[in-house]
Order: sequence, then structure tokens, then C-alpha cells
Amino acid sequence: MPMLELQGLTRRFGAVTAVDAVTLSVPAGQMVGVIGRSGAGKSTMLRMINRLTDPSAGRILFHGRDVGALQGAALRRWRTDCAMIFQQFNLVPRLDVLTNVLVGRLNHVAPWRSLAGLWPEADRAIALSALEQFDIGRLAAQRADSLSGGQQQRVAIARALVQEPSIILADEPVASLDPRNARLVMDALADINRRYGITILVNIHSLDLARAYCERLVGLAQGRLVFDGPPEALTDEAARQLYGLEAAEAVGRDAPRVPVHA
Ligand SMILES: Nc1ncnc2c1ncn2[C@@H]1O[C@H](COP(=O)(O)OP(=O)(O)OP(=O)(O)O)[C@@H](O)[C@H]1O
Repeated sequence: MPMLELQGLTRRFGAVTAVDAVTLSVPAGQMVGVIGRSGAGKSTMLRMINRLTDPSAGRILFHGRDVGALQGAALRRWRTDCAMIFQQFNLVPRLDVLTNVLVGRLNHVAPWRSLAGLWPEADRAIALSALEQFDIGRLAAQRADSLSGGQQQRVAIARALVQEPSIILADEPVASLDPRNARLVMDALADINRRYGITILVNIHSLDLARAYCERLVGLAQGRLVFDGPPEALTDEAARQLYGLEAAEAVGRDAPRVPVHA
């Protein structure tokens, strides 16, 4: 049985069908890049999986369980098991880095302890070791808003990791970063995918990065699934269908060539 199954997943906003009958199976441990131009429905698809947005039709199954039916404690457990990473990092700016990562432990710690700032030593060690894994342990005591964008996104990945999720949904995690930081953040995602077998779905506008880091690409255009395969299978024609006139920008080269073959 696949870990995650989307069956005819659809979301409408008024007259717009943001996600249109998407059917997809994802086995455990895969690193999947979701590609497509702005407005293709990538964010809406990820937000439905995490239950931040409700589907208009279709189902999401996780190990055969209907995610749409989860409520209360079961829904909170799902959101712990399915960590989300956002383009704008979503850290608490005035809190220090270590505390931001500890927020990811909230579902593992009695609420009164965290409110009182009494994080168990074991959790502090877990949080620090996650930061060290991404080479930012030395920043643990700094305020989150004193870090660069690339550092903040790695803190957000550390926070997601200490949730001990089985799947991570990353919604354009590198869209606000320069190329060097984008690579550091993609390296961090690839590292936890390989090291811990955490399944990753990452929305990514840059075709070059998607091809470099993901073993499988899923392409959306106007909410429809128009490509599903390994990066090598993405032909010029498929890239053109996905990106239209944006193709050259997405692959970072000059128009009108669509040099998807590296
Ligand atoms: N809350 C909303 N209300 C109305 N329309 C929405 C809402 N969220 C998304 N849409 C519309 O749904 C479509 C898909 O948007 P979505 O954000 O999922 O695309 P995307 O591929 O993630 O693009 P981007 O990278 O620009 O966010 C767009 O036409 C968008 O305008």
C-alpha cells in the first residue's frame, strides 16, 4: 500500500479550479518535486494534504486512512506526523533559535512545561543536535530575526525534523533565497530524506533545482496533473506544457530554448 494517496483531489475557489481531480500515489521515503508555474495549484495541493484547506472533492489517504475525516486529537497527531515548511519560514521572530526549534517538540512535551519555559533537557539536546546537523548550532541563542533567510529556513527545517514526522510538505521553501542559500536548504531536505527516510513533497518553481534534487517530478498545470515521472523523462515538450512562455525563466536560461537536458 502506498504511504500517501490522493484520489481525484479537487479544490475550487469560486469559478477557479485550483486543483483539478489530481490522483497520485507516493510510496514511503520518496523525495517528490511538485513543479509548475505560479498559480498551477501547487500550494493548494500541499495545504489540502496538511488540512489547512479542505478539498471540494476527492480524498487523501495516509496508510489507507482518510485524512479528511480526522478531527481533534487525531487531526493534531496528523499535523505532527506531516510537518509543513513555508516560503516565509514562519519562525517567531523575537524568540531565540533554539526555542523556535523546540516549538516542534510541543506535541511531545506537557504543555505546562513549555509554557513555563521548562523544556526537558532531552528535548533541548534533540533541538540542538538538529541545528548542528544543518551547521547552525552556533546560532542557537540568537534571536530568529537576526538570521539570514537561508539560516532561518534551516531553523524551520530543524523545527520540522524534531516533530519526528513521517512526511514533510515544503511549500516553495527556496523561493525567497539566493542560489547559494537555495542549495543549502535543498541539501538539508535531501539529507533528512536520505538519513531518516522521511518522505518529502516539495513545491519548487525552479526546474533546475527540482531536477537536481528530486527523484520524481509531479507537474501541475491549471490544477491538473500533466507530468509524473523521473527528471530524465521530462522532455522539452512536457516542460513547455508546464511552464509555457515562462519555460526559459524556470530553467534559468535564455528564451526560446527549453534546455531541460543538462
Ligand atoms: N484562498 C484562495 N482564494 C481564492 N483563490 C485562491 C485561493 N488560494 C489559491 N487560489 C487560486 O487558486 C489557484 C492556484 O493557486 P496556488 O497558490 O495553489 O498555486 P501555486 O502553484 O502554488 O502558485 P504560487 O507558487 O504562485 O503560490 C490560483 O488561481 C489562485 O489564485
